[in-house]
Amino acid sequence: MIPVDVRKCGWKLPLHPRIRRMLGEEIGVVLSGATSVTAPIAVRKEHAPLIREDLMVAVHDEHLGNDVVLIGVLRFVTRYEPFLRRGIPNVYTSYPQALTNDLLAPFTNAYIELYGVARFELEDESASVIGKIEPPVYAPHPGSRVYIITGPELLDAIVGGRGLRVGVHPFTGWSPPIDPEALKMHVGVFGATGMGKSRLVRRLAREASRHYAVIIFDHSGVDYAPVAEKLGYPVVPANRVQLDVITMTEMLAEIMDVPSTLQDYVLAGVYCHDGLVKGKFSTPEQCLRESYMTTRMSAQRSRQYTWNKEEFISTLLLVAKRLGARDTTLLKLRLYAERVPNYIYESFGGRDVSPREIIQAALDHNIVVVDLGREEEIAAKRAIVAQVVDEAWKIIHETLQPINVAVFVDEAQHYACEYCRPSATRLEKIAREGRKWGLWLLVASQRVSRDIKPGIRANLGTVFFSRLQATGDLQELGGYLDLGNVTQASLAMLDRRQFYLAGLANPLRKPVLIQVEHVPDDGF
Ligand SMILES: Nc1ncnc2c1ncn2[C@@H]1O[C@H](COP(=O)(O)OP(=O)(O)OP(=O)(O)O)[C@@H](O)[C@H]1O
Repeated sequence: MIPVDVRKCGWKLPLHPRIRRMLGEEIGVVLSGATSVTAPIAVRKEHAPLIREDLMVAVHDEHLGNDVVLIGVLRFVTRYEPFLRRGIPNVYTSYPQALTNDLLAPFTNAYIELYGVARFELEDESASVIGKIEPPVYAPHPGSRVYIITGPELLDAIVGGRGLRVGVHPFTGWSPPIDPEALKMHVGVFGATGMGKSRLVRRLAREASRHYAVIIFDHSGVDYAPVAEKLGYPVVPANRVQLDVITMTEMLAEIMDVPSTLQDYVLAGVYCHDGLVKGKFSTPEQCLRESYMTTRMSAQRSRQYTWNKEEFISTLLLVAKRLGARDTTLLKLRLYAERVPNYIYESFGGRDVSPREIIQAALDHNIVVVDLGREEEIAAKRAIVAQVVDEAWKIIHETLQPINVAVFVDEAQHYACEYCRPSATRLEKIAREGRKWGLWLLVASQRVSRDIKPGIRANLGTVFFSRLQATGDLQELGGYLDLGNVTQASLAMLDRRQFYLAGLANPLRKPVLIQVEHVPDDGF
């Protein structure tokens, strides 16, 4: 132990050997101009070729003692040469053959983005090293030594070992433990096509399912449903999920392109026809008589009704006539209703899975996939997402208990965009209010601003991002996350499967580059 007064006297001690052993080579020194968030460094010549962005480093400032290092990440690696300077003519552009290595004096500078102060307990020589990380509050003195971190030991010692794992920092092998509690503050996964979002989402589903019931909405039915089926998780074909009357009406009204003045007739037609099909009413007349009162659930069926074009049109016209529609209005309604292909009407039948059953399946089996690829119409896909979310809220209101359910939406541009009604408003409600009820959201998409409505994206506590499709998106993310000086140039260097992990679930809080673990074609 170092007596405090010795430190105060200005004695400086070399780094404690137990910490030194956890570090790699000394690669350089801190230059003038460091602050508590960034420190310029000069890199030793022999290490310069290997220096690159996202390496993790430790800075030992002797003024802080021998049991403290500052942890950071290299950024803005820059090569210099005193003679070959931009804007100054030199003879070697015309005679490059004269340029030999003896004539050059290259050197490398970089910035360390400081992530925190690591403090260690070293008194008990027999115990393993443990430490803790605190916010970066010290600006390192010029001349402080910089060491590269090459293994996971030091980082494991300061952030502890518990948490979910999805990948490792490629240069240290450290797997940042993801705090499952922080996932409740919602998660975004963003990256250009082919970077590995879906695989990452699968791995996150597997990890999250240890703590939450996960409902995955599979937009195309290709990325999750076949794998889930193979592994024995329940997969619900979306064309078997019950739709409510409002959803069916909105779908039909949209495909018919019917004027708003006629939409009430369509609503009444759908309401009554659905009641006839389900046996709530025996005739359209009975439906109209009883629709404003409590319906008798098991009225005798006089005949078997089904969902098909002709039967629906006859109900629609009967109901509209009883409601006082004129002959020309009836003609219009028939023509609009005929615009809708028969398979749409047919798709309203045979739906036997309720949204509550989907949630129950997730609670029983940890993961359930809703195969939205089995639903033709985007309006129906969105409605199904909305209905399942509504049902989750209903359960919360009934029990007043946290539900611990995660809603995963890949291809979120179809469900979470500004105009994606009704799903986007329901997903936004989760993003705003779900946290305290253990109802949380994961959205994955290629773009941020265009694909995800502001009320959702601004509430994402944790974001995995890779190379981004739209240039403005990095700036957008920087509006609500500490991006630790990750730039477009940093993103351009990323390979498939490489993502930055930023936000609350990251124990360092600032972006850490991770290489996502291998996720097999047929696994989560
Ligand atoms: N973690 C991983 N493990 C194994 N293979 C991976 C991993 N990540 C990506 N791949 C490979 O990259 C391919 C593309 O990955 P994925 O489908 O996850 O990308 P994506 O970002 O979701 O693309 P898109 O936006 O087009 O759906 C996969 O088919 C797989 O071959």
